[in-house]
Amino acid sequence: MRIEKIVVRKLKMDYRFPFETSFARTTDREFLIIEAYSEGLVGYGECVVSADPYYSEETVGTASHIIEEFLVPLVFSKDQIPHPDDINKDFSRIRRNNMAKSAIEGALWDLYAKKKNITLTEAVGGKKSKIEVGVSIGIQESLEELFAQVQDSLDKGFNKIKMKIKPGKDIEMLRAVREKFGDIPLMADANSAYTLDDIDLFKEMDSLNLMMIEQPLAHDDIIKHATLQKAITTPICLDESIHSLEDAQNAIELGSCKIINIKIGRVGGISEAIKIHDYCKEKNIPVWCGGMLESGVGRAHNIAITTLENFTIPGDTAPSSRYWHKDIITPEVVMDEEGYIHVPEQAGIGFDIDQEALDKVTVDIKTYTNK
Ligand SMILES: O=C(O)CCC(=O)c1ccccc1C(=O)O
Ligand SMILES: [Mg+2]
Repeated sequence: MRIEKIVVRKLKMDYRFPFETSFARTTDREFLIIEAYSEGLVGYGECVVSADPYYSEETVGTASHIIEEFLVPLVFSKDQIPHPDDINKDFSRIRRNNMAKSAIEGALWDLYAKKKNITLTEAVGGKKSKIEVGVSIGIQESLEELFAQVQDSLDKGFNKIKMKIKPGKDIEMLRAVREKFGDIPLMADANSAYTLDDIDLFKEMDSLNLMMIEQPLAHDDIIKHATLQKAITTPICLDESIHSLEDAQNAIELGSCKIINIKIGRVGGISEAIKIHDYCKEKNIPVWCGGMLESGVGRAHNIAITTLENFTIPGDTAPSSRYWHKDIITPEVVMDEEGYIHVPEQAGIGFDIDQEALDKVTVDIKTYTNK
């Protein structure tokens, strides 16, 4: 395919509820939506950055810069892009900036699937017709609010409950939830809020029978996670530390984790996500799809990769209504009472863009034309 035009939209959308992690509390999200045009078709990608560099070093500003100055010119320099994997190779010359790369690559994956008139699920080689869904619950002010959130999530049918934790709001809250709700599929996500000095706390958590603990130590560490994993029985799942297949290989070789959270944006796109999935499958390391509080566009990409067979643990791919008053796709992503999302059957990402809803939340548009 030859890309004729790329449109970069900056969006601002309010969450239905504030979302608190160990690194920030957010009430809205600024991010980018990419449109890639070729022969009358449009492919959509989402750049899962935030306004601030707290989860990763990338922001709306850095991603816009990298896209405008480097990625768009690179895409336009290609007369033909036979497959999205090819652009992944071309982008590898540019170091890091994975969320920026992934946004463009994702739009090309959608376009590629639409050109072949197949679903994105088929394009990535996925087989499932429905995927199991979990929920990520932010840090709550009180136990009562936390209990209410957990109860509501169980009532809705979510198949995994992930609780965000931070120092001072961790073991007691986890224990209280375990005692009140019994044997539910429960895990914790620390977003790098701890160090090896907290090793006794994690040993104590072993008694809670958590499915896993996500990213307990530094965002750029895999060595100390190996030390911690040797000292505890609860599986460690890495999120922030994994940016590539090579990171996944190193972490698994070192014994730094027993599970990996794959986020398309964090690893630089769907092509890299598939490579990590395949390697983990070979090594018997289960994976699941993480979330970045995406709009429907990013959510649709997440649904597609979750259909790959080694995504055996429910992902953070909750339905649109968990996050938004009104999503930018139609229909919105919905979940059934058993906590499954049914994989769409329409070509590409499988959802239409709700143009009116998209325009309403667009705060800036830049158009690049391939001359
Ligand atoms: O519901 C979601 O999209 C997942 C929410 C979540 O846990 C998260 C949201 C923003 C940044 C990092 C994380 C994380 O997985 O660590
Ligand atoms: Mg996480």
